[in-house]
Amino acid sequence: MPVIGIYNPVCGDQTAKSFFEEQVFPLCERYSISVSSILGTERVNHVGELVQQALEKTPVTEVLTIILGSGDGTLHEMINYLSSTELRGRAGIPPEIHLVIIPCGTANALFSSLFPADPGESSDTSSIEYRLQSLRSFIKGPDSHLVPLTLAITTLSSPPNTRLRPKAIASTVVVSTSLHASILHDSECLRDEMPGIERFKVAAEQNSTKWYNSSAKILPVASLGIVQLYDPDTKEFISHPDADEDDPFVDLYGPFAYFVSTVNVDRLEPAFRITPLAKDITPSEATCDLVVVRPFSDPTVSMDTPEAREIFSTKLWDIMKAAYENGNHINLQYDEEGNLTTEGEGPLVVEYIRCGGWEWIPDDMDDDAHLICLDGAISTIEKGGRAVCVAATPQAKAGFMVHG
Ligand SMILES: Nc1ncnc2c1ncn2[C@@H]1O[C@H](COP(=O)(O)OP(=O)(O)OP(=O)(O)O)[C@@H](O)[C@H]1O
Repeated sequence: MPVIGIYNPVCGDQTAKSFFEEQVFPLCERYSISVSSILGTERVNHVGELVQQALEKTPVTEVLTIILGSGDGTLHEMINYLSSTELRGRAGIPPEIHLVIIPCGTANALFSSLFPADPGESSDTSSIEYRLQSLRSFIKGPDSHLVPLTLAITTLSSPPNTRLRPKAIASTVVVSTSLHASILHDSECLRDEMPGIERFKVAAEQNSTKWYNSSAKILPVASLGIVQLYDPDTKEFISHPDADEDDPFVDLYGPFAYFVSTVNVDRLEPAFRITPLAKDITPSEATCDLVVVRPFSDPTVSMDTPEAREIFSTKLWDIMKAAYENGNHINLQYDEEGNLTTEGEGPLVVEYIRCGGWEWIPDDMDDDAHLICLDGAISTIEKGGRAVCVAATPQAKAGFMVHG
């Protein structure tokens, strides 16, 4: 079974190369794992070219294992490059790729979800042993502890009259709009100044009073035929009260403050547990876990005014803080005065939805609502266009499996 190593030398704090030289390859040598090539990415999209070359040399019956030193963005690029590339010599047979992840990026959402640091202890996510866990799992059993990756396929459509072909993009971590997309959009400009996750906090402050005008249609979980909503009272998913068997779709109307959908992960940073139920109530099939905050759910908000946005921004900040407290934001409710509480029977602060996918139709007049984040990369939905995101079940003996 061929094994190759690829690292992105510029991701995160730019130490992937030295970490591979000093830790990853010596460990491989110690366990007699033969790594046929070790390559650094030289430019955007290069990772896809490198994997393509390796796959074209791999017999169709064999699995290619890649030791990947990067953040989530490099994996995203690899998957999308391969899905739009025809591989020579495989007669259309899709490859099976096993990934050993060495977290070298900024947020490392996929790795930190697979290997959550214990919140009770002061575990150091930068320690050598923490970062070698996926490799250790591979060394222990090359065919065990393999986690198949669900893909979220997002189709960006232009307005119907343009007759342009829609663009499909696969994600393995997050697809978002609203505040999260604005944060990722603005934080990219801060990358040189702030290589760590602090740049996300600065960008969040810059965008904290924005609301996003759009509507969304939520698609049912395929096997159940319903959309699910988390009920903090019973701590279980229930059938969404706004849908039934005759009309299983749920319409959500804006304005929105927050709209984040994940697959494979329960966190977007080691401590930011935005979709905790992905781990606590594990889905049995490919689904999206969607976290939505809409200001008009707050009983004290009835109009979109600068004052209302200012007051609500403080609450949104508290909601985000609760996500850092082991994902406790999903238990928040409003009391009659619009305060956040975990008691009583007030309206939900966070709508935590499990679904087969969703459609986002931004209001033409709201430029910010047109931003969409796909595993950290930002795209813009065209005016008059929309985005549709659907969770896809991985095929057996094809696709991507991670050593978790
Ligand atoms: N040699 C290179 N020079 C410039 N950019 C590169 C090079 N190699 C890869 N890249 C780009 O680096 C970008 C950042 O990589 P990645 O997303 O993996 O790290 P990150 O953003 O630091 O981490 P995370 O996604 O976990 O927050 C990718 O979009 C990739 O295209």
